[in-house]
Amino acid sequence: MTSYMLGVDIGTTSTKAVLFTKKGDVIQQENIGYPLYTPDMTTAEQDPEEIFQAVLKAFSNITKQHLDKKPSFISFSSAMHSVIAMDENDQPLTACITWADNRSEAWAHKIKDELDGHEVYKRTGTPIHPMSPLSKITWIVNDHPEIATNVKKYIGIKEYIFKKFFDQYVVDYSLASSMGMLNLKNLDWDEEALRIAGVTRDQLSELVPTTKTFNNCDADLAKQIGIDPQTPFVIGASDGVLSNLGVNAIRKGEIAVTIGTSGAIRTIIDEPKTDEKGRIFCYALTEKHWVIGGPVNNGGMVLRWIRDEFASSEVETAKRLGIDAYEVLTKIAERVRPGADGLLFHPYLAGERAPLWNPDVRGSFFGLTLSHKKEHMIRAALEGVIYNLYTVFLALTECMDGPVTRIQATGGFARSDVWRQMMSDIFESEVVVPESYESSCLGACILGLYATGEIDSFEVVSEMIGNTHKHTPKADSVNEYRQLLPIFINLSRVLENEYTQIANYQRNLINAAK
Ligand SMILES: Nc1ncnc2c1ncn2[C@@H]1O[C@H](COP(=O)(O)OP(=O)(O)OP(=O)(O)O)[C@@H](O)[C@H]1O
Ligand SMILES: O=C(O)[C@H](O)[C@@H](O)[C@H](O)[C@H](O)CO
Repeated sequence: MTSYMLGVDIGTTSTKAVLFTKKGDVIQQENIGYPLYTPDMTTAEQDPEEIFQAVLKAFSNITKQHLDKKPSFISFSSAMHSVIAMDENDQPLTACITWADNRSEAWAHKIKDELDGHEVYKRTGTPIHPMSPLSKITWIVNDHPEIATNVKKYIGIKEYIFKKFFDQYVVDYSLASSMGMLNLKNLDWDEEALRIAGVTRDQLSELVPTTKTFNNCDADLAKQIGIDPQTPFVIGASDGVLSNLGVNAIRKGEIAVTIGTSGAIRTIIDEPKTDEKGRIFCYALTEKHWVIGGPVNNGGMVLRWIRDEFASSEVETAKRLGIDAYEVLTKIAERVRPGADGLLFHPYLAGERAPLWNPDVRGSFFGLTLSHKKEHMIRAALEGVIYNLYTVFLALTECMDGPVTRIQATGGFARSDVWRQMMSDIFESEVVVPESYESSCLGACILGLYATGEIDSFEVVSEMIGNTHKHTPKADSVNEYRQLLPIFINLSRVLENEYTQIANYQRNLINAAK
């Protein structure tokens, strides 16, 4: 048996692959990006073929450099909630409709208000929202019969990749549990949810445990990516739940906060659980491990937006210095005191899931004066992302049985010292961040070790995550944030009607342009 393992995470902006030793040391990592197509405010799609090619490239970039380090298994993580409609000839009829796509909003409302959506949520664990495949499939079936009548299967992006490698449509319990149609108690499709969506069970993939292993992959693909076709592929789970595993937030009371493009706060429990107020998701990691939490749309994408729309001179500076533009931007933010001298930013550039669950909320600066400069705006934006996550944290703790014992953070934001410190100051808690950012790939590999019988509990993760950064709250900053947070929270309550009005105005503009 070899002592290497390969973890793959099919993310929203890129596919990451990491070759690890069985002790968790990173041998090589690859990151292959692809576009997210957002032609208008409500559409967010990807080309499944572009993603498939990125997966192949990530594999082969690693294998060709490490011919002597054959992985003993490959294990998969992937973004949740994607939908691709496939035809009789197994060709896509739609793009890959991602979690960020809001076109099924009207159907999500209808399911919630008229079709007993809250009961469906309580059985399936996925909040009723346009992100959910339940809403998306309902929308396709009802509003796009020209597509729906030709659909053989509705699948997600990991199912698309597995179909290529193994010529089977299979979905793991974890990704299935984020589709809004899986009954969490019996791990089978929920008949009522299928009825609402207007699909039959044979239009969905075969359900399998997250530990299910496949051998004998397509020989041509194996050759192309430089692996033995007998290499076991562990189907794995979703990016969110694996991130908790990979960041070592696996025990009662331990919370993982992820800020990548989007963000989430989650904790692992041992039985499915939902929330009377419908704010918290519950997804499967294995049949014995469940993850509850809240997802936010507006994570690192806020800083990316600042970089792309307002920071051309900083981008130039970064190029000259040979560093990442995000580093320049976060350094600039450090020139300003915590609290950005009273400037607040509502980060709702992409509507919001938790805590507001309202696709109509919009971003804004509040408190602007002539004395505020660009650096204040950058700092306020970074703080706004964390304030928002903190409010989700408050909702999650209400649903937990005991106290929070530890906060582990992960995702691209964790590259920034100042952003990590903000989290500790706003959450008023110690925040621990592993040096390795690809926690979903590590999580996939740990699940792979469990699936192949090499370990019988997840505890090994604590020895694998390597060095960590620790941040403790600074009293001065805490004092500022305590004063500003209530204003941040109240603002979104006060603006509720105006959010709807401005969103309607924007929608009318799009409709008029069609
Ligand atoms: N050096 C840095 N300093 C601060 N923030 C950074 C830095 N590098 C990246 N980021 C932030 O991390 C984000 C990307 O994070 P990550 O690579 O985890 O996203 P992702 O994996 O593509 O997201 P998803 O899992 O949702 O697909 C960027 O949008 C940016 O906001
Ligand atoms: O736990 C999580 O991370 C969230 O629930 C997900 O909705 C992600 O935001 C989405 O999968 C994008 O990767």
